[in-house]
Formats: sequence, C-alpha cells, structure tokens
Amino acid sequence: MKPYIFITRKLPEQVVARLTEKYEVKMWDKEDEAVPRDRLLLEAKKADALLTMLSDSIDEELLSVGEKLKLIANLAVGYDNINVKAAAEKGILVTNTPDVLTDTTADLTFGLLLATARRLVEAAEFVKEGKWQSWSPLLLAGHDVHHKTIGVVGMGSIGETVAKRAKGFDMNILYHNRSRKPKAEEDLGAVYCSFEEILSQSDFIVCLTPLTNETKNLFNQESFKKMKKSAIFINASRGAVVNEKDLYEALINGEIAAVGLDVFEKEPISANHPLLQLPNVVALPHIGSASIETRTEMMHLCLENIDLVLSGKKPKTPVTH
Ligand SMILES: NC(=O)c1ccc[n+]([C@@H]2O[C@H](COP(=O)([O-])OP(=O)(O)OC[C@H]3O[C@@H](n4cnc5c(N)ncnc54)[C@H](O)[C@@H]3O)[C@@H](O)[C@H]2O)c1
Ligand SMILES: O=C(O)[C@H](O)CO
Repeated sequence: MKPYIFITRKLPEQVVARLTEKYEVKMWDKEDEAVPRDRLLLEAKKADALLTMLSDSIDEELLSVGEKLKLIANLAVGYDNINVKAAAEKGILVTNTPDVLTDTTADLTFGLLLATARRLVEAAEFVKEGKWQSWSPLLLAGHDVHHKTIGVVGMGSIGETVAKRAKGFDMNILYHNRSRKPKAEEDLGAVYCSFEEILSQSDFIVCLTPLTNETKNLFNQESFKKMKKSAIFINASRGAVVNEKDLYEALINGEIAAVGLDVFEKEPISANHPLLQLPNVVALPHIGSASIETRTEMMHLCLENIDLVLSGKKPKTPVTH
C-alpha cells in the first residue's frame, strides 16, 4: 500500500502531480475554505503526512489521533498553529517554508508601509468614487518615508530584508531582536535598540517577530503610548502580537498616526470590525507571501519535505522545538 498524504486545501493539480505516482494523495476540495475539523481528524488518523495551512489548528488532540502520522508540512514559515512540543513528544516531524518567501514578504511589508504613509488605498478609492474635483495643495497629503527612522522589531530573515528596502529609501534603521545582527549593522548601518527605544524613536515601527508566548500582545496600550504621535505601525507577522482593542483606542485618541495590517487576531477579520471603519487603517488579507511564484515554491518545498521524510530521509526545513 502506498503511503497516504492528505493536503488540507485545494492546491494546483500540476504541483501535486510530482507525488501522485509514489503516494496516495488526497486534497480537501475547496480553495477558499478550511477543511472542517471532523474531516481533518479523520484524515489525520489515516495519513502518513499532512500538508497543512496556517489556518489549521494542529493541536495535541489532532496529533494524538495520528496512528501512522510522521510529518506535518506547514505551508508557511510561521508555525504558531502547531503544537510543536506535542509533535516532538509523539515523534512527529514538523516542517515549515523559510527563506523561499523572504523577499516576497519583505516587498509586501514595505509596500504596506508606503501605502499607509502615502494613503494610497484612500487615494485610489477617492478617484474611483468620483470624488476628485481638482488638484489642491494638501489633497490626500500623507507622510514622507525617505530619510525617516524605521524600527524593525524581529530582525530575522524578513525583518532584515525589509531593512534592506528601507536603506534604499535613505531611512535610518533601528532594530530589536533576540540577538544582535552584526552583518545588518555593518551593511545597512542598522542600530540595535531596546524595545522601548524602538517605540519612542521610530517614525515607522514594523513588526516581524514570530507569534510566541513572549510576543503575544507585545503591542498593547503601554507600547502605543510610548510611540510618537506621528508614528505609523505596520504588522506583517501575526495578528495576536497586537492587542487590537488597544490599537483602536490609540488610533482614535491620536496616540499614533496610522497603521498597516496584513494580519489580524481573528482571520478573516469581520468587515464591521471597528478598526476597518477608520480611514488611517490599511488592511490586507494576509497576503505577505502571496505571489504566484513564491506560493508555488512554498508548495514544492512542502512536497519535497514530505517525499524526503516518507523516504526515510531528513527533511530540508525542519522546525526544531
Ligand atoms: N504576513 C505574512 O504573510 C507573513 C509571511 C511570512 C512570515 N510571516 C511572519 O513573520 C515571521 C517572521 O518570519 P521570518 O522568516 O523572518 O522568521 P525568522 O525566524 O527568520 O525571524 C524572526 C525573528 O524574530 C526574532 N524574535 C523572536 N522573538 C522576539 C522578541 N520577543 N523580540 C524581538 N525579536 C524576536 C528572532 O530573533 C528572529 O530574528 C513568521 O514567524 C511569521 O509569523 C508573515
Ligand atoms: O508564516 C507565513 O509563512 C505566512 O504567514 C504565510 O506565508
């Protein structure tokens, strides 16, 4: 009997084709809808490997039902949806998709920063809604990006690549990270700062940490109060690093100027969420890595990891607890 792989979302047939001779492969048949929990539990019970999405909760219950389960291959670099400790205890490997999405996500993050600062979404809607009467001196005037100070919180692969983009805009670069990044200091002139220094000195604060117990709620009432009133906050990491109620209060009380969000506490965010009613909020539907090229590479990396593990070899990009 061929080993069984279950993929929790519909992926392009031609991408999956590389494994279908060697393995029995099934996919959830919807592209835009997560597999229901009861179906996922049934599949986990039978599967040798699961290819999962960040919207699937791979918790202890799910890991416990897997009788033959050897691998969870997550289609994301972030793996906060997986109980990695419980997987390790059960001898189930976990893989993610680092590096292949770094440039694409950094491009989107910097694009979100530009869009928020220069009010691009508001301006585009203004034209389409027929509101444009005449050129006027302060029509939809935003904030400059060039020569300002950017503070990157979470200077990992993506954070450092965003800092490279910032260097091209002649920005001063501050960063906060678990460890110092000597190469970024040398090449980009990036300056290591405490979290508090980042908050008080930056014009743009960009969050790119993973979601962990330590980073959950990192951006809260206290942190927003320490930012400049003109500060623009960008989050492209995970929604739960931000307390959205506190963010809303900070925006309506004028404690910060604007925010660009690619990720939310609850995804999808509801269209009537208070944050989405504010003009100085630019909201995107978690599309950091969403270019066709990069998403395809991420899929191939997951499939390669699955093939390696089911052939008794080491995966290319294991997550270590
Ligand atoms: N919006 C998107 O579509 C999208 C796409 C890719 C990644 N992400 C998110 O971005 C995160 C980062 O990805 P990456 O590839 O750069 O990962 P990475 O592991 O290379 O970088 C993460 C960095 O965060 C730092 N960090 C961890 N805890 C910290 C803390 N408490 N304070 C300061 N720094 C801390 C680490 O030292 C590390 O340098 C992912 O975990 C994921 O959640 C989002
Ligand atoms: O963690 C990730 O990789 C993203 O959120 C999706 O690419």
